[in-house]
Formats: sequence, C-alpha cells, structure tokens
Amino acid sequence: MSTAAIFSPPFTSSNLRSLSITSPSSFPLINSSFKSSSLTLQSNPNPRLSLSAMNVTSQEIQSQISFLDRRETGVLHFVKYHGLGNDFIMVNNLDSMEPKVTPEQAVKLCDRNFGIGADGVIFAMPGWNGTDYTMRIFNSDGSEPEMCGNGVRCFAKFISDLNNLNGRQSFTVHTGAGLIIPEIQHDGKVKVDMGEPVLKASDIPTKIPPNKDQSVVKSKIEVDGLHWNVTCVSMGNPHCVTFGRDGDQNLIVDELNLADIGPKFEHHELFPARTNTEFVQVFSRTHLKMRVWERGAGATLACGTGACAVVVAAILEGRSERNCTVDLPGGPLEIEWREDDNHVYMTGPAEVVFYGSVQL
Ligand SMILES: N[C@@H](CCC[C@H](N)C(=O)O)C(=O)O
Repeated sequence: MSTAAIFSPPFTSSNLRSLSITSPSSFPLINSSFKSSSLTLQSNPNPRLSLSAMNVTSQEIQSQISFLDRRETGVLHFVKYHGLGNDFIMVNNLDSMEPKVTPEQAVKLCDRNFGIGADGVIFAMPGWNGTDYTMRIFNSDGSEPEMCGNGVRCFAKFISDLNNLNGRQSFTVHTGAGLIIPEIQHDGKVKVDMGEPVLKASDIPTKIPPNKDQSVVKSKIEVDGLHWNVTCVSMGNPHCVTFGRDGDQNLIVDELNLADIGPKFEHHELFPARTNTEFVQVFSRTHLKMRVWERGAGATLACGTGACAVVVAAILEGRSERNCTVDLPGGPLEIEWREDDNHVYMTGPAEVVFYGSVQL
C-alpha cells in the first residue's frame, strides 16, 4: 500500500466496534500497514486499512518509511518493531533532542487495550559528543531507563531503514548507559557491543552489602518471606539475577508466578532505583533459560540487557562459560562476556511489525 499521503479520518467509537483491531478515541489510529499472512480486517469501513503478509522486506520498508518524514501537527508517525517479542514504537526524532512524545503520552501509546501496544517508545535522535546517534526510551509506565538491549537492535534496523542503508551497518549510539555499538550482520541479525558490565553495588544501585570486592554475588535477600540468592549487575540499567532460593537445586522458571513475585523485587527497598529481575534455570554451562520481570514494563517476552546480566551473573557464580545461548520466552539470544576487553556482546533479531500514524 502507499502509506505516505493517505490519511483517513480518526475512527469513531461506532465504527470501532466493527473492527477486529481497535483504536481508542484518545489515540485514533489514522493509518497502518500490517504485514501478516492470514490476517484480514472484517467489516473494514476503511478500504485503505488492510493486513497483508508478515516479514517485511528491506525494499518494502524503504518504499514505506518515507511517510515518517511527514509533518502534521498532533500526528505521530511511527514504526513498530520487536526484538524477540519485546516490542517498541520507534519514533524518528532525528531533527531534535526533545522527544516528540511525553512520558504520559508514551503510557497511553503503549497500552495494549487502548493504545498501539508496546513495551516502550524509542526515540532515534541526533548524535551527541561525536556519536552517530542518540537513543532514548520510555518504558510503558512512562519512566526512562538508561538502556534497552532489544531496543538497540531495533534501533539499528530502524536507522538503516530510515537512511536507506540497506544491509550491514555499524553505528555509534549514545545512550544513558554510555556508548553502545550495534552492527547489522549479513544474516540480518544485529550484534551489539553492550560495553562493560558494572558490578560495584553502589553504582548498580543496590543497598545489598557487597560480599565480593565491591560487588554483590550470590547474596541472600528476603523477598516476601523467602530467601533468594541474588547477583546484581548493571548493564547501564539495574538487574537482579537469581538462580533460585536457598536450598533450591535448579529453578524451574516456568513454575514461577512472575506477576506475583516480580513486583516485589522491582519495588524492594534494597533497590533504590527499582530493578529488573531475571529468574534463571541452568540447562548446561553454555545454555540458560530465563524469565524476566522488567522495571517499568512488567513481564516481557525478552530483555536484552537482562540476558547480558544473566550471563555475567552465571560466570561470576561459576555456573557457565563466557559464551552462552540464553532462552527467553520470545526466543534465544547469543551472549558473550569477552575476557580480553571485558565487554558483553549480544546477538539477536529485530523485525518490523507495522507502520502507523496516530493522533497525539
Ligand atoms: N527490554 C529492555 C530493557 C528496557 C528497560 C528496562 N525496563 C529498565 O527499566 O531498565 C532490554 O531489552 O534490555
């Protein structure tokens, strides 16, 4: 479809009832281009709104992405991406250091029932201090984290599509976690130099007393009356990694009630900036499985910084090698914590879901 110039009137509550996707009156969906093999809109009052094949090709993306350049007051043009089901509304903010969406608007846009639906909103901004680009992100609760691993892979693909770069590209990206360097590989996956993990307790930050040099490794904390062994790692953003409770042989992560236990870690008094929490099951010294409760976003299908923190914690606890496959609910990530430069490298996919425009 030709996305760029076509704008339909905002949906009203009466025509919304006949659609299988909905858009609330506070965020009327103006135009969208889904890519899905089997989906079609039934009783679609707007013939321009249609759903067709998944896996958007690079050429298709480039022919459609130009609609992001349009400027209409009160209208946000976006592309939704996901990295292993961790999904983001990507905004072309390359003309300004001021985010085009406020934290309050981000909360509404991310709402899965009354908005577009996403784990966060990501802004592609001009570079800073010599970097090619700046990435900022709002979580679905409107808070601003320092970094997002799955998000930076989506960011790399978004930049490549925006600038018609078509193929392998490496960028320098300024983030709240410092310099991050993603590289689009020939197979379409994105490998990211995530920098060095931070282990000093006060910098993570956590109030858990350090027990190994200045860091927290396999320390016991009480959460909801139970004692959990945790290792704390920052990948720019804070992570609390646990392989289980006292006396547990090996955590079976599928058995956890994440919605119950996750918030108790996130808001625990020992984490002054709140925390992301990863629950980990060990299959072998190179194969781990995790579930995550994210600060500001809850249970997500994947967390890139979380997977990096998990491998760092597993190595510190003597449970794994430096190269691991980490299974997440949305799929696997390859993580390496290199000995020579102390950097963590993450490799995984990033895909377009759809394009859209919405009234703010
Ligand atoms: N899903 C992300 C992490 C996003 C930020 C996190 N919720 C936080 O507040 O730190 C990832 O892939 O790393």
